[in-house]
Amino acid sequence: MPEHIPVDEAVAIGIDFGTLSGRAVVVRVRDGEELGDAVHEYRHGVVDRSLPADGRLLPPDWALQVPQDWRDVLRKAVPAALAAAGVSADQVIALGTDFTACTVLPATAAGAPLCELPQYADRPHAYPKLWKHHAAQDQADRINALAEQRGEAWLARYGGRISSEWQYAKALQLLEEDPELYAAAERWIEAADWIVWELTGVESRNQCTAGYKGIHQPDLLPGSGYPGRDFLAALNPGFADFTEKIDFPLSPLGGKAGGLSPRAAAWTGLIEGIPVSVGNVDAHVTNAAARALEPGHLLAIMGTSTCHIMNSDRLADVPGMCGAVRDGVVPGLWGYEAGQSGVGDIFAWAVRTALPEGYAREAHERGIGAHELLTEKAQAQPVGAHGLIALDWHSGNRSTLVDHHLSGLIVGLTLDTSPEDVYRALLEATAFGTRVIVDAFERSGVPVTDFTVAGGLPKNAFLMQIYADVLRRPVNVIGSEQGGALGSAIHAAVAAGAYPDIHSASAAMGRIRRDVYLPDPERARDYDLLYAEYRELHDHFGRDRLAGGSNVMHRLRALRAQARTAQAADARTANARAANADPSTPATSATPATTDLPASRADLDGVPA
Ligand SMILES: Nc1ncnc2c1ncn2[C@@H]1O[C@H](COP(=O)(O)OP(=O)(O)O)[C@@H](O)[C@H]1O
Ligand SMILES: O=C(CO)[C@H](O)[C@H](O)COP(=O)(O)O
Repeated sequence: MPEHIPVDEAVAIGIDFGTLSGRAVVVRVRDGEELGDAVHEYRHGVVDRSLPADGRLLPPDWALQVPQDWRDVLRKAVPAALAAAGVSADQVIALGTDFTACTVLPATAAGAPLCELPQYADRPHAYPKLWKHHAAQDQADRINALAEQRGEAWLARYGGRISSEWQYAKALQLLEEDPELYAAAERWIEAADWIVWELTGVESRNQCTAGYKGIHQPDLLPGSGYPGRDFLAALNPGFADFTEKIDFPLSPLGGKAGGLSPRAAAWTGLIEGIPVSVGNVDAHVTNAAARALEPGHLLAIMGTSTCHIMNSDRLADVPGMCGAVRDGVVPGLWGYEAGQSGVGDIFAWAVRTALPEGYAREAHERGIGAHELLTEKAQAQPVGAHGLIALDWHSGNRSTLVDHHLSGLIVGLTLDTSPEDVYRALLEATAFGTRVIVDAFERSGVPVTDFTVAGGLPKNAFLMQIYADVLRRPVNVIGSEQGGALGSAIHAAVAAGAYPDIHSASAAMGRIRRDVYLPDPERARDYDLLYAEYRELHDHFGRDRLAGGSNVMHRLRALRAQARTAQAADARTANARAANADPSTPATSATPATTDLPASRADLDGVPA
């Protein structure tokens, strides 16, 4: 830590790059006090309908982002946070970042995103693929099938299935749908590492994304630590050298990646050369902020999605986990990750699609949000009174089924069912989904001793009480509304040498409120009954396809892909006809992309209903 800054005045900045916005927080290094913050909403948000460059439609399940939106966070949110905190740039001892993951992009060896090269701006595959890009499920299925067939030891570290959200599935999709761009991509890099490259001018790779999203398991995979050339070639001969695009020395979490470059100093208003910590993931970095680093302390970071992150001194193969990675959260422990791809997203879907006009008016008149109104109405009823069970798979299932071709379900609808009934059933479904994950840990010999929540959803007290009742456990709450950014500031403080390690920095700067919600025995008993019903539906639609269950969700998705592909082809033909008839007619923005995906026949054929 620089000696010229009095210890009480030293601050670190943490920047949390989320799904829709980036948030910078100025944090006092001595005690973690948050002095000021600012948010910058991404101009393009999630690009999931049409490409910004030319308006071409994207196929279903795509989710892209625009790197300039991330740079704008540095340019706008950092100076605004400094101003809000009332501190000057020379008090800032270090900067740390965290990012959604696996959010990954093709880049040149100099770090230029391919989508920023004019010749590739109209190619969907040139853009960063956001974590919730779910269009590489076919590739993920093939990776899993091959790994299983070859008895690859690393597969069990990922719960027996890697997700279509991860680096390999997304890269294989790039190769197979746009081979020219794949060849042009000298780097396949997580946004978590790319932003650090932008900040420092130094290329680095962090151990967290490499392990969880990049299948880096050095004790199982000799050499680079990544799956070997023969495995990659068996997936697709053109994929044999994929490792060259990702293999780079890994840096430990809490380490210094480099000093702030002159260019980034000009963007942010900070002083050139201050330490920038190694990249990290929004979920994993939050454990430090919540003082949830000790073995068995599970942190659920609940927002658009939920990530469950827990350290353990034990290594076990937990079915359906996202990954177990040595040093993946803090050096010296095994870090486990599990998750639910849709949580807040599902509640948002309910508000978007099932809020009657009268409810919207009431919320408006009372000056409250739709979530608050639906929550208030939903909490008036006893457990089970809505007669519903929902499955929380609107965005697929990341753990424990690891299948993004699954979809949501609500059973028990009647003509009496109200919007708040549906909303409550969805809240409960996400709690049941978390219970499946906690049960999987415990059954595999990885005890869960503490359960803490962070993220944007703990503000919903009723939701938190449902979690306490369904899990039959006390729920602790992080003492910060910006856990990711606080966690990043904690890592920055370590990188600057203000603390010897992440544990001591977390103890001094992190915050937790213990036992905020306690389970109610009666409600917990009633929820056990609903959970049993949830498990039955879960296994029927998600697990037991080959043992009497139903594959209907896969078949519906395949039919949807076929229908949309046909619709896109019709639109192309109509557009071409119009252009031939009148050569001055411009191509409309409804002209579909060249990336229309073929429907997967495998999803339609040969699987019992
Ligand atoms: N009171 C509420 N109750 C339940 N869900 C909410 C409430 N307010 C917002 N949400 C949901 O929370 C999500 C945003 O969570 P947040 O943690 O702020 O964002 P992110 O995960 O992108 O960082 C949205 O999907 C929104 O639908
Ligand atoms: O999988 C992740 C981390 O491993 C994603 O970053 C996460 O699910 C997205 O986070 P959020 O819901 O907060 O936007």
